[in-house]
Amino acid sequence: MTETLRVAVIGAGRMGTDHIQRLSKRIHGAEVAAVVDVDLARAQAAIEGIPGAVALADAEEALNNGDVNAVLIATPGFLHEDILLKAIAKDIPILCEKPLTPDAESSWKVVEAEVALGHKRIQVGFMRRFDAEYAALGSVIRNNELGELLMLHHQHRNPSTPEGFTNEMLINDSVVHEFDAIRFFTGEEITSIQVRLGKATKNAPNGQHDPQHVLLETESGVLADVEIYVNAKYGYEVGTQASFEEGVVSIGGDKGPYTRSAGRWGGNVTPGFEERFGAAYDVEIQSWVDAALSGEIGGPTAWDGYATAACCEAGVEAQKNGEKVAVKLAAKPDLYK
Ligand SMILES: NC(=O)c1ccc[n+]([C@@H]2O[C@H](COP(=O)([O-])OP(=O)(O)OC[C@H]3O[C@@H](n4cnc5c(N)ncnc54)[C@H](O)[C@@H]3O)[C@@H](O)[C@H]2O)c1
Ligand SMILES: O[C@H]1[C@H](O)[C@@H](O)[C@H](O)[C@@H](O)[C@H]1O
Repeated sequence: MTETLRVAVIGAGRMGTDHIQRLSKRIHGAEVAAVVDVDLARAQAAIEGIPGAVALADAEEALNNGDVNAVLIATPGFLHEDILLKAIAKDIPILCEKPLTPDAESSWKVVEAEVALGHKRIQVGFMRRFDAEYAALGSVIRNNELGELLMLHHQHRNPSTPEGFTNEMLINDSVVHEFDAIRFFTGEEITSIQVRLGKATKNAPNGQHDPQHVLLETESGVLADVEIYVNAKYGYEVGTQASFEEGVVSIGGDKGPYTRSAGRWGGNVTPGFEERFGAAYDVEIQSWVDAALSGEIGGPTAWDGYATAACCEAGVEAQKNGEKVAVKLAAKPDLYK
């Protein structure tokens, strides 16, 4: 059995760099063996101070490196499919940042490749499942503590968007988290999606309509809505309010400390996802490493990646026509049942 995961991190941008720090400083049982970025200078900067790590410009070279026995993919979503298929062929543990891929067809190819391999190798980076508050709400739902879950209200607000963030990416890159969260909370597939475009902020870059209101239904008729607002300026906020037969549960509000001083009271707004979900990323990556070291894979699967990609596809269509669009899913392979 492998004693240490020697991880190749593909993509040394905002998220890849954060995961490299986590793998080399806080995660037990794993080391960074290689960092790959088309911008080699970025890869070189990212391995500084990490003994034994090499910087490369080509993902395939890292996968063929005998010192590498696992891969963490943190390139932009449209590049995931190619690296995933090559990593599956190597039969090594894979942590793929969300989205698995941006559309259902390419995600299905990844599912098919894993099914052909005969065992699971991919964990998708839906880190919210590892957040303490998400876990707590999930257990209220699963244990039926407040009766049946009836509705979910989500807010997903980012301070601003990086260059090149398209209108479709409000769905593919951001609401994809809520697609997974709603499936995680309800244990059901999402059946339909509608997107309403109302009054828009002047702060959105050209081509983006921001905010958007996404309305969803699940198999048993749970209704959910998402306010996606990615140029909200004031800070980062991800919240959910769940309505049950016997009560309401809210998660994701502002965290302390609450200070009163010099004639003022208040606290600080969370600036970004690193601060809001830092602990969840640590738990996510540690559980990937722990499972991989015992020859297993846990957490969100390639099926979850595919199902959320199918939601994204329906969501992007709904963005264009304003209609309620049905989510089309292939039959679930036995590997994921
Ligand atoms: N889970 C989360 O909360 C979260 C947060 C942010 C980003 N993400 C995801 O992480 C991924 C990366 O996002 P990011 O914000 O770090 O992007 P980024 O643009 O900051 O970084 C991407 C990096 O990949 C590199 N790259 C591009 N093509 C490459 C190739 N062919 N081979 C190797 N490297 C290549 C780029 O040079 C860049 O350094 C995306 O899938 C994104 O959706 C997830
Ligand atoms: O890639 C990021 C990341 O996934 C964040 O968690 C999310 O809040 C952003 O909207 C998205 O653009």
